[in-house]
Amino acid sequence: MKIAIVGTGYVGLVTGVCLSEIGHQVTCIDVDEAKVDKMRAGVSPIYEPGLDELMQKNIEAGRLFFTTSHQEGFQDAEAIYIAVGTPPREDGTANLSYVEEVAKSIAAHIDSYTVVVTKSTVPVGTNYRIKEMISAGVEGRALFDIVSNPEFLREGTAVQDAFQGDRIVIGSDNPKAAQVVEEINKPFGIPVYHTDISSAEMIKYASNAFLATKISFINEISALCEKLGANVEDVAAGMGMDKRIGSQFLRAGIGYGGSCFPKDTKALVQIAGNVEHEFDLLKSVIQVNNKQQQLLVDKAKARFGSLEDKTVALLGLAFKPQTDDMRESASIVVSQQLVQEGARIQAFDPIQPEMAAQLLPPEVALCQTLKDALTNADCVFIITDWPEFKKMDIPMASQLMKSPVFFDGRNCFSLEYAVSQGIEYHSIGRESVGVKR
Ligand SMILES: NC(=O)c1ccc[n+]([C@@H]2O[C@H](COP(=O)([O-])OP(=O)(O)OC[C@H]3O[C@@H](n4cnc5c(N)ncnc54)[C@H](O)[C@@H]3O)[C@@H](O)[C@H]2O)c1
Ligand SMILES: O=c1ccn([C@@H]2O[C@H](COP(=O)(O)OP(=O)(O)O[C@H]3O[C@H](CO)[C@@H](O)[C@H](O)[C@H]3O)[C@@H](O)[C@H]2O)c(=O)[nH]1
Repeated sequence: MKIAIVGTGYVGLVTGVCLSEIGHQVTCIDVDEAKVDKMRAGVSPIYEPGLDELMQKNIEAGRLFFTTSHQEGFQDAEAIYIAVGTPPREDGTANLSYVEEVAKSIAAHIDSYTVVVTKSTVPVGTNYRIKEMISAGVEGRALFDIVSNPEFLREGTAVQDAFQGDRIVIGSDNPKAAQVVEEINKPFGIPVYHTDISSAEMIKYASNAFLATKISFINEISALCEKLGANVEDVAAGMGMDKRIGSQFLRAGIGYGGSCFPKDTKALVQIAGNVEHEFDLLKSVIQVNNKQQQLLVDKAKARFGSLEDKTVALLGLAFKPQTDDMRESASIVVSQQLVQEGARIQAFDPIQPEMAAQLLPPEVALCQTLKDALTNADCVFIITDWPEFKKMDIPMASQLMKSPVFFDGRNCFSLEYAVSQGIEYHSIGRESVGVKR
């Protein structure tokens, strides 16, 4: 089938590349010329394992194209996917201006029956707004239908998720359009769940809010574990064995970040507020997460008294491993706090995200290697559980540092291992070990 994808961020590009891999003729459209030039040359503008290879393969096979022109991309497309950003506004509501711009452009350019598929995460009711906007602009030139097809991929495993996701949700008020989207996705062999448009829109927010709730819940339990002498890793393992609870998303840590959970939880609170419902549970989930991001600095202050002139090796800038995305990463909040406390920061991330210099305070020294970050540090802060950090040469690190004091926001090491390496180790939801005072 001939498909156009508007927006080539984490969702649009991965969707476009994977749809071309299963045999569709795909044109990806983005307003960013530099991005489009890169992609035409077979280079992904984002770091996502496995994506470059699939891109190059499908460009060579003549199934994958890139353009900045909506008109060119929409030419003969049977389905147009909307995959542009819906970033948070100051008040937490989703900014729908990019989606609306695309709706107007679709209305201006289509001239035959088209299925418009919304992949972007949009508040309940938005697909009907898109429908109205296209109807108003198309002036009867062409028929079209709207389908809500929310995306559930995770950054870092996005390609794998596209081929092995748990479900494909198709929300539609027209069985014919729903059938087109099911047909497009058939080669993935993933279970399809059909529902109405509003429920599909809500499934996306409810899923992210529920996963965020699991994380804040285990983080609250971790605080109790620290106070009561229990070990949160053991608690989560024991809880997770109950199939009704499930073992995933029970990793205590420095809190959730990224482009989705913080944004979508805040948006759902607003969506609820619009219909006069106080979503108290979700508000607490957000509050717990904000508190969680303060934790490492609080622990370091309690340990050192003051962080004035202390050098901190800040390990991990991305919000999770295997991505270059720093949106809402704990590294941003933590470095702002450390700067405020008068600490010096030597930061390192294996991917060295392009956005780092823009998002972090100017005082942060961005290091090229792990060794540079560790040299002469008074302590380490682990923000992201990159494999490189989990298998770090601790004796080497201890030699480079002024003192081997670790504050681990991701519980990268077992307590036994930390003791065996002779480091002072403060983690989340577990007793501190190796403290020599
Ligand atoms: N990032 C994720 O892991 C993820 C997962 C599931 C759902 N989502 C949702 O998918 C949507 C996209 O997220 P993302 O992270 O891929 O966004 P992104 O910010 O990485 O990418 C958006 C892209 O759209 C382009 N764009 C903006 N306006 C355009 C226009 N008029 N025409 C063409 N291109 C345009 C931008 O240049 C940018 O490249 C959001 O609603 C998000 O909530 C994201
Ligand atoms: O047990 C856990 C699991 C995750 N996290 C943190 O939660 C955040 C989000 O992680 P993850 O869900 O793996 O990454 P995302 O790429 O943000 O994916 C989420 O957000 C996407 C955008 O909506 C959805 O499509 C996905 O289904 C949903 O998992 C990260 O900061 C993780 O470190 C924890 O702290 N503990």
